[in-house]
Amino acid sequence: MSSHQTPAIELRGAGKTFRTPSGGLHTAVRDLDLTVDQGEFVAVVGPTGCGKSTTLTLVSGLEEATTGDVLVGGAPVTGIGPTTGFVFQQDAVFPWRSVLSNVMAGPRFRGVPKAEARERARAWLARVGLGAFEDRYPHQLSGGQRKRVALAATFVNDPTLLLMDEPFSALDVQTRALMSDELLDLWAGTGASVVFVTHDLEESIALADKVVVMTAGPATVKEVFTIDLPRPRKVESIRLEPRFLDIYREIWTSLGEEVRITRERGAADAA
Ligand SMILES: Nc1ncnc2c1ncn2[C@@H]1O[C@H](COP(=O)(O)OP(=O)(O)OP(=O)(O)O)[C@@H](O)[C@H]1O
Repeated sequence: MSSHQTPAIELRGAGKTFRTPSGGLHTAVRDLDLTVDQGEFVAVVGPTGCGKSTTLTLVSGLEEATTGDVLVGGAPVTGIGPTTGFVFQQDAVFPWRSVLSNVMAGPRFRGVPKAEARERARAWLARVGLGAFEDRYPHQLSGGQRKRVALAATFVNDPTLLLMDEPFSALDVQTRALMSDELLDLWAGTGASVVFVTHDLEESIALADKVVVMTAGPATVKEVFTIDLPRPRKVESIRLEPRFLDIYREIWTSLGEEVRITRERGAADAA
C-alpha cells in the first residue's frame, strides 16, 4: 500500500451522543481515531453494547458525529455514497422479488439498462453458487443461501466501501465458516475497503488485515492489531495455525479485559 493514497476512512476524535427518549444524553462512542486504508479489511470487535454499530453508522453517514470528523475518501461524509455497500445481520432482501430480481435491483436503481443488469446479476449469482436458484423467492432458500443472495446483491454494485454489521451471526457455525470463505473470495481482487463488525474474535482474525479492539462503552479505540496471516485464507484451516492461536491470545488479553468490565457493570446494575 503506497503511503500517499488517501485513506478510505478516517475517524478523527469522532464521538456520538444520543438524546434518549427521557430527554437525557447518552454517549455511545467517544474520541474515535481510526484509519482504514484503501483495499484494507478491518474488523471491529468489542464487548456487547459498547458502540460498534454506532461507529459503523457514523462511517455510513446514517448518523452525524456529535464531535470530531468522519472522512470517507478524504471528504467529510454527508450520507450514504453510491459506492458504499451494506450487509447486516438481517437479510436485506426483498421477499416479494425473485433471487435474480433481488440482485438486479441495485444496478437497475443506479440506471443500468435491464439486459446488462440481468447479465451482471447472473454472473454474481453464479459466483455465489446460486445460478440454478435465480427464479426462487427468498423464503424458498436456506439462511446461508439468502446471505449469498445478499452478498451477490452487494458485490454486483462494485462497492469501493463495504460496511458489514455482524452479517453472519444468525447463521449456524458451519454455514458461518463457509460464508466467511465466500466473502474473502468475493472480496479478493475488488480493491474494496471493508469494515466488519463482529462479536466473534476468531471470525475477525480469520478475515481481517487489522483487528480494532474497542473499550467498554462508551467505546473508543483501545488497540489496533495487525493480522500478519497470509492470504488467501480458508477460515477452518487458518484457525488451527499456531500463529493464529498466538494472535488470538494476544488480542483476547486486550478484549477480555473490556468484556470483564462490561460484565461487572451489568452485574452492578442488576444488583
Ligand atoms: N439511536 C439511539 N438512541 C439512543 N441510544 C442509542 C441509539 N443507538 C445506540 N444507542 C446506545 O448506544 C450504545 C451503543 O450501541 P451500539 O448498538 O452501537 O453497540 P454495539 O457494540 O453495536 O452493540 P452489540 O454488541 O449489542 O451489537 C448502547 O448503549 C445503545 O443503547
